[in-house]
Amino acid sequence: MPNSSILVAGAGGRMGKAIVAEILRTPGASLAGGFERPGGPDIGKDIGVLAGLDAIGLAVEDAADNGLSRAGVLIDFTTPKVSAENAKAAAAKGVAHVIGTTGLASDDEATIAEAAKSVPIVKSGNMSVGVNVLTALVEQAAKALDESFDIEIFEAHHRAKVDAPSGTAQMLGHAAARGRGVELADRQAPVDRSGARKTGDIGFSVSRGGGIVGVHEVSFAGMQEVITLSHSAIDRGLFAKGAVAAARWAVGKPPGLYSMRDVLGLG
Ligand SMILES: NC(=O)C1=CN([C@@H]2O[C@H](COP(=O)(O)OP(=O)(O)OC[C@H]3O[C@@H](n4cnc5c(N)ncnc54)[C@H](OP(=O)(O)O)[C@@H]3O)[C@@H](O)[C@H]2O)C=CC1
Ligand SMILES: O=C(O)C1=N[C@H](C(=O)O)C[C@H](O)C1
Repeated sequence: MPNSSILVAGAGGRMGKAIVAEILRTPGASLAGGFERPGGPDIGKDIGVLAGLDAIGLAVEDAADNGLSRAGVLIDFTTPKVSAENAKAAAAKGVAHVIGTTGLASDDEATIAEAAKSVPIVKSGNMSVGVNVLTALVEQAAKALDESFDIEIFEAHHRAKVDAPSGTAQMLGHAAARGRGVELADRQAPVDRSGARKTGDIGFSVSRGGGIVGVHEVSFAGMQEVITLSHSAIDRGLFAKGAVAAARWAVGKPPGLYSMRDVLGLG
């Protein structure tokens, strides 16, 4: 039987703590450990206590000594460069990888795609069931509505989020573009929105503030009616649940780059 024990990168981060808690409360899931940035303030702390639960006798390790040799799968919500490095390290050890990190540059994506030739990697800008269903609905709506409906994507997140537009907003933008049979890169409205709107552009707007977990809205604005599809995340435990489900799904799968739609069976 393949090793299904889960290692958590960035175990002291907002998502890392939620993922550890989700693993500890999921029957049948097993935690191999967690690691943090070299010299990070949480190294040596009990990983269960850090996640707000009881002590489990496992300390957060330094990324340099990351516990990959004990693990069957790595869950990684860190930073783009760290996730790309982790993809190489996990592939070298034959460890499956779940990547939730957003804001990946094209060289990070290429590194991850290369690693996915050796191990299964599940990568998604949003691990929730709701957003993955929303993505399919957006594609369907974009297919049904012609270019007289302007597509606008709005996202709001907490004050600490560093990347923009969010990974989810970009997933939704790609879904809308697919529905229209175009490439997002060719139709994304410029950041400077002055002047009249260009027909067929897909626009993005971003808000950051307080503790907002994640709000996404896609509007199809016509001259006589507006359709808005939206999703609000209430608790980041939602993403942790999806990440742990993806990790358990990935163990034993053939090498390849998978998405949450594969995990959720959404086709
Ligand atoms: N796909 C999805 O469903 C979701 C994706 N995300 C994405 O996940 C990522 C993380 O988000 P969030 O948890 O809020 O961010 P945090 O900054 O809270 O967490 C990231 C953690 O990674 C740590 N880290 C940095 N370098 C390393 C390293 N070399 N090895 C191990 N750990 C390291 C950071 O440590 P330090 O702070 O000390 O640098 C920090 O603890 C973001 O890209 C976010 O957009 C978030 C939610 C859902
Ligand atoms: O940074 C976050 O918090 C989130 N990031 C993801 C994104 O960029 O879309 C997913 C979620 O909305 C929360």
